[in-house]
Amino acid sequence: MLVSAEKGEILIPHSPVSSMSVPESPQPVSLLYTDVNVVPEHEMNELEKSISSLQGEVLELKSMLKSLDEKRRDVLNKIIDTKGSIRVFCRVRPFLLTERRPVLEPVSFGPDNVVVRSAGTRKEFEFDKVFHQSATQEDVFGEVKPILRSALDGHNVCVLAYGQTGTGKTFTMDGTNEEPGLAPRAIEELFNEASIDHTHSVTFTMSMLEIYMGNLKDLLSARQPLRSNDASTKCNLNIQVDSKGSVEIEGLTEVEVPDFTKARWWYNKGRRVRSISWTNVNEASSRSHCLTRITIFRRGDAVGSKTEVSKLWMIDLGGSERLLKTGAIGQTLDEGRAINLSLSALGDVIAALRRKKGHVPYRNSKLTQILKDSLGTRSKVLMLVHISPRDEDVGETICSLSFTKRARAVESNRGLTVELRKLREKKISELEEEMRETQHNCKNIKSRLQEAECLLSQNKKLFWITNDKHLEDMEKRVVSPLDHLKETDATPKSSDKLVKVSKSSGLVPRFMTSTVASRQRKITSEKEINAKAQSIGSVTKTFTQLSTSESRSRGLLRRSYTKPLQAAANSGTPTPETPKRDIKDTCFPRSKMVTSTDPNVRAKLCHHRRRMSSLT
Ligand SMILES: Nc1ncnc2c1ncn2[C@@H]1O[C@H](COP(=O)(O)OP(=O)(O)OP(=O)(O)O)[C@@H](O)[C@H]1O
Repeated sequence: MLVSAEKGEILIPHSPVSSMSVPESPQPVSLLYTDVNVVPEHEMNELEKSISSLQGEVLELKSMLKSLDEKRRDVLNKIIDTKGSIRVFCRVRPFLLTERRPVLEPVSFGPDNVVVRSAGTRKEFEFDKVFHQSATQEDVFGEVKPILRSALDGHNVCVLAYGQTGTGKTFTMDGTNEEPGLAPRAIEELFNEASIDHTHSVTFTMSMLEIYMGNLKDLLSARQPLRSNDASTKCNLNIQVDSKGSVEIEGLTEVEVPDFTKARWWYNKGRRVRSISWTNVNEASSRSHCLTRITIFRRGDAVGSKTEVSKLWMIDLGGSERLLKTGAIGQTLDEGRAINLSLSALGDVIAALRRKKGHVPYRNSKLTQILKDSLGTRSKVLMLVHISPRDEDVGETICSLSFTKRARAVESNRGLTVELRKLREKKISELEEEMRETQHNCKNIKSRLQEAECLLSQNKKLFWITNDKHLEDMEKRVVSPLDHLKETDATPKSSDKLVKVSKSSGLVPRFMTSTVASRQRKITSEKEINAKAQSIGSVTKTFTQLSTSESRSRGLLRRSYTKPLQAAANSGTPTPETPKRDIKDTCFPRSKMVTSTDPNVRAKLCHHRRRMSSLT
């Protein structure tokens, strides 16, 4: 867009400014070039006009994107509701190396059903989806992804791993380093989605807790007790419900997570604390429910937009053993009872919600009290029931499958006639088609928006370079840009802060927390600042030379501006001479004022600039 002639002159492109019709895919722009030192007044006016027309275009595209995003939200919500806002998947664990594989396997399965044969009986269970033994972590995550989009759209979402001990609940939720599970993948996906959201600013916080024998334990607390069953750690968290029905856990640590790396770090910390507490309490398996909560704060970019808050719960439930079978006594028996009581309370709540019964018995356990606002009508629930393929576990397998059958009873296909089932499937496929179309349109508008924003910023920079008035403004405004550098460096890493959400604790207001987009802007601006800091020295030199001779300074000024501009224009990328800098970095009167501490030099520069302007 900007090219310098061989002589080293600043040139202005006469770019054809598009009206409201931005082409669907980026088009090469044909350009004419002009020496800015002789830019006629009418061309400057055209540049101004083009800037204001592009500003209008950007606004219009943003508003189109907003309405398309609302449509996408609406369609996704309809799809999820038609499929069922409580969905139940089943995952069958593969045989472990140490396990004997029976000749006649008791469990067989199709894409959406499981058949269990035991003592001459045959029982069939239907699911929204069955993951076979060969299913990968990626396969499971693929089915969970749409519900995460729902969480970003403002719905509370709950993903629960249920099943007998040793069937793979922790494997599905946490996974391993080589095969990460649902939780780390979901967190990463949230950050990815947030970074490409052009109409909203999104921030996340994280909390983790454990429910052991009816007591809540904060897994991210800075002070962890040596022994998990210390009296001080028991029930120190209170469950509160506000007037809008939103549940909060008073005293629970909530950490701000600015990026995926930090979120993963906190998640691993919580998991470590949980495993230490298991070892202290029970050598064998998880005797507690582990809950991870990601709170999503989403605010529209328009002035006066409200912040929407939603929660994503990812829960690894305690093993659902039959106590008589395990022959448990003492503490193990108590732990088993506590787990079974809360699981049965969870089953009652889900069943009541599915039957759309007036009274939902949330108060019967700590687990259901905590999840009260995330298991309700506006929420989306995904339960993953895990089963073992072994002969010895058939009884437990039937118990687990029967538990989830209650949850599926109402919305499952089985209760529908063939005709209704076909209608439902037709509606889902129509909605999915509408969704694809909306997503395609969103993508097109996003690329048009990017293109218009890029052109706008280039035109603004050009106007800025060629308009002497702006240089005068800068002179008044800039005191010490180094202050800006210091400020950026001194900003504490928000991720290192611990934020307590308990009503009694000191709160950092939400509007003060950085968003994913603002953090990305910050990283870009830090890079720019570094590049600018490097260029300060050379610019000072240039301007000291400028003060010595007017004719010589004109050449210097042209060269200092036009070289990188020319390269950027030719390649569309930063030049080798100006690594990490884009076109806007070449316009740095701020920096040049920094180093001219000598008032004489400053006076000369101002004087020189006035004389320059009188030449144009
Ligand atoms: N899909 C799978 N693929 C490979 N290995 C698996 C799978 N599911 C579970 N496993 C393995 O089975 C073992 C038990 O799994 P895991 O600890 O996740 O069970 P769990 O249900 O969480 O048990 P607990 O209730 O005791 O915590 C682990 O060694 C795990 O690696």
